[in-house]
Amino acid sequence: MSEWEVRMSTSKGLPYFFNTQTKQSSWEAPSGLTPEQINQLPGAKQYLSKEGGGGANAGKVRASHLLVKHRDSRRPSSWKENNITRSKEEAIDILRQYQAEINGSPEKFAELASIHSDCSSHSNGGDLGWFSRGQMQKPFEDAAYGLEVGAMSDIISTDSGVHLVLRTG
Ligand SMILES: Cn1nc(-c2ccccc2)cc1C(=O)N[C@H](Cc1nc2ccccc2[nH]1)C(=O)O
Repeated sequence: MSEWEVRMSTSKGLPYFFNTQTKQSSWEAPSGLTPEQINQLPGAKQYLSKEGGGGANAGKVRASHLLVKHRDSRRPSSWKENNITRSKEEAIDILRQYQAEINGSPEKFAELASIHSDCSSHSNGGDLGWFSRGQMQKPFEDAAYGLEVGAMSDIISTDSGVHLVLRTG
C-alpha cells in the first residue's frame, strides 16, 4: 500500500492513483485498500479532499452505480428490457445477490454494473462522472456525498429504482 500515492492530472483536472514502484497509474482507487487507507496515501488530503478538491470539480463527487429497475420505476424500461414488470421487492432481492457477489470489490462492481445495470451508464461500468449537489435525485446525491472515496452504499431507492452506489472521486 505504501508505494501508492495520489496525483492530480493537469490535463483532466482529476486526481489519479500512481504506484511509485511499478509506475502504474489508475483513475480508480487501488483495489484492496480501505477508504481509510486511501485517505492516508500521500497526496490524498490535497487531491481527494472530501468534495472534489480545489479544481474544476470543487464541491463535486464522482460515483458509479448499479441500478435495478422495477414496475414502479419512473421509466420501467431499459437497454436490457423493454417493459420491466418485476416488483420492487424482487428488484431488491436481485440487487442483494449482486451486492454479495461484489463483496466490496470496485472491479467486480464495474463488471456487474456493465452487465446488469438498468441505467444507460452500464456502458461505462456504471460510472456517472462528476456531479454536484442538485443534479441527481436526492436519495442518490445524499448516498454519494455521504460515502468516502472507494466506499460503497447499501441498497438505496430513488424514483428510478434501487441502486448500489460506489464513490470513486
Ligand atoms: C443520470 N444519468 N447519467 C447517465 C449516464 C452517464 C454517463 C454515461 C452514460 C449515461 C444515465 C443517467 C440516467 O438518468 N439514467 C436513467 C436511470 C438512472 N436514474 C438515476 C438516478 C440517480 C442516479 C443515476 C441514475 N440513473 C435511465 O437510463 O433510465
